[in-house]
Amino acid sequence: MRASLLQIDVNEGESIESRRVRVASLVREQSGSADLVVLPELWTTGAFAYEEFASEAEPLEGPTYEAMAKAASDAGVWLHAGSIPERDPEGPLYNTSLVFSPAGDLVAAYRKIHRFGFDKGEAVLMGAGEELVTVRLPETTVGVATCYDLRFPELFRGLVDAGAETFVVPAGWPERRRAHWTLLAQARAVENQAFVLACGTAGTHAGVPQAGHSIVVDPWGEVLAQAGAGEQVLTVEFDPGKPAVTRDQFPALKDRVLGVAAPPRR
Ligand SMILES: O=C(O)CCC(=O)C(=O)O
Repeated sequence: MRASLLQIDVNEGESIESRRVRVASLVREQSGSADLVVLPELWTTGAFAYEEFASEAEPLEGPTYEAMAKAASDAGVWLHAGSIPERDPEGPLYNTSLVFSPAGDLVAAYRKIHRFGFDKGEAVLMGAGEELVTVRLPETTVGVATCYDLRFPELFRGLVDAGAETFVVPAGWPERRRAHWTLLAQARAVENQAFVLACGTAGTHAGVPQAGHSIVVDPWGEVLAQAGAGEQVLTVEFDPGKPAVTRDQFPALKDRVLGVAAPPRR
């Protein structure tokens, strides 16, 4: 199976409409060289462009949905189109990832569960998702997570319990914590014996330099490929049967002990 991670440069020098057209064309260019294409988190506005979230939020089936559904079907690829600031007509904004089939049908939407920013930014401007999401592709079951979710191992264990063998993680991770990005991607892969395909943004937006360094890690924790800092298409071939083989040969997941009582808090 081949995947292309499109590490998009997000900066204020390019309008959202131009970026949408450019990204759709980059997706089309992957036709024939990738089965699965992955985009970053909030690549229209940028993950730290808090002031843009409300004005640029879209309904689920808005302009980014339309452009990405068409790009997926034109290219004939599975497309994890990263995330959009979604405006729910009856609720708050959400940081929502969209996954399309090669026919251009929406097969999953995931609202980010862990919002970043503590008491500001996304954490106060957006609502929290409440549901884990997996998608069955012909060769693997994908579990989806977004950026800050990478710090919460219980979310990934929940996805494993739901059958995930490959995690796809769009992000807008800042350069300042790049070491955590690589370390956490490897940790989530090793502890769950799963592939991690984590796609970040490049460039600087809202004054926050982005880490880039999108990464693909195999179920043994080996880094199969890693991008540099700038805009880049990272294409990697991987064996979707490897999680099952790894789980069979080194069956640590079977040794989980659930429900251990905690001692009283001191
Ligand atoms: O956890 C981090 O260090 C970065 C998270 C983040 O930037 C995000 O979720 O948008």
